[in-house]
Amino acid sequence: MIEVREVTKRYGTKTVVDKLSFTAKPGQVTGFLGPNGAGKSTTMRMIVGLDAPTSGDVLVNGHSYVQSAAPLQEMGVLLEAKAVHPGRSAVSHLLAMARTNGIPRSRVDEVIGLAGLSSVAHKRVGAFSLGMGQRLGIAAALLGDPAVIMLDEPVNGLDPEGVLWVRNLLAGLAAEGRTVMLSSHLMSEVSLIADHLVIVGRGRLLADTTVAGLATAEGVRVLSGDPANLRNVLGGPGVTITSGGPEELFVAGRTAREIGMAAAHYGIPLFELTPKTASLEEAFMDLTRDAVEYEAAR
Ligand SMILES: Nc1ncnc2c1ncn2[C@@H]1O[C@H](COP(=O)(O)OP(=O)(O)OP(=O)(O)O)[C@@H](O)[C@H]1O
Repeated sequence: MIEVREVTKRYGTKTVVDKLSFTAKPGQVTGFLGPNGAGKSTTMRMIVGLDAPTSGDVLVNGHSYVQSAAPLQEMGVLLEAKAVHPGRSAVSHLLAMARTNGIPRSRVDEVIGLAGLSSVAHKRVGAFSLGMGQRLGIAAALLGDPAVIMLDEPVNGLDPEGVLWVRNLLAGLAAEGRTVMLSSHLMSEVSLIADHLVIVGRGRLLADTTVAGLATAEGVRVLSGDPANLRNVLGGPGVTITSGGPEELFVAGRTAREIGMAAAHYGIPLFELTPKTASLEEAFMDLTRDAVEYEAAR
């Protein structure tokens, strides 16, 4: 479990993270989402203990991560632009990490297999593509078989097959009861991977929701042979009906099923019944628009 409680981070007079609170729970994949500069990396650095909050608390499994006796076994971390010696092979890099953390050699071979790096395990890391580097970073995060995994932009640079691989891997880890958190600035990527969404802009919490919750239904487009009658039948508290054309109604506050049942009951002909939802991308853009404008104006 990762708990961020009322965390604020200031650099000089600039507030980069602003009273941010959220929890990444075991058994689910939490997507940490926000436009560039929203404060995601800063928050993750505070979770790891590389930066100290100006105020507030960050807890990993109920305590501060820097006090962890076995850090790799407690939380696996991939931070952006992680430095790996370019002359080393993937195996020697992971072996060095394993040796200094009391992790057996057999686990190195295991994570290399898990990350799909077996064929390049002895190649110089300096010759790795961005995607292979990301796979190595994820392998390193899994080395200690941790109950908590936190990855900053893990699908950055991966091709669609790589994105699918990350998705299946993280879903599997969450299904085992682990806490999985990943950041991204792309809704399209995160919505494929995460169940739980924490959305930030300008360091503030904008939404703590689920993918389904964000894709809220906006209404139902109805084409009918008798729109006036249908309007009377469907009206009621919490229902808004607007007319789009001679046969067209747009109904908010009733499901397509309710509209279909009511129309059948009163013998009103329907030609079309189309639920309209805002796309996740649109919902994300709406939520973060102010934050992005602020970034662009600086
Ligand atoms: N050490 C620092 N000193 C001053 N400002 C900093 C420092 N580190 C980060 N910032 C500023 O904090 C803001 C948030 O940066 P951060 O890297 O956390 O955002 P992010 O959401 O991870 O963005 P990205 O998706 O671009 O990585 C940015 O405006 C950045 O310039």
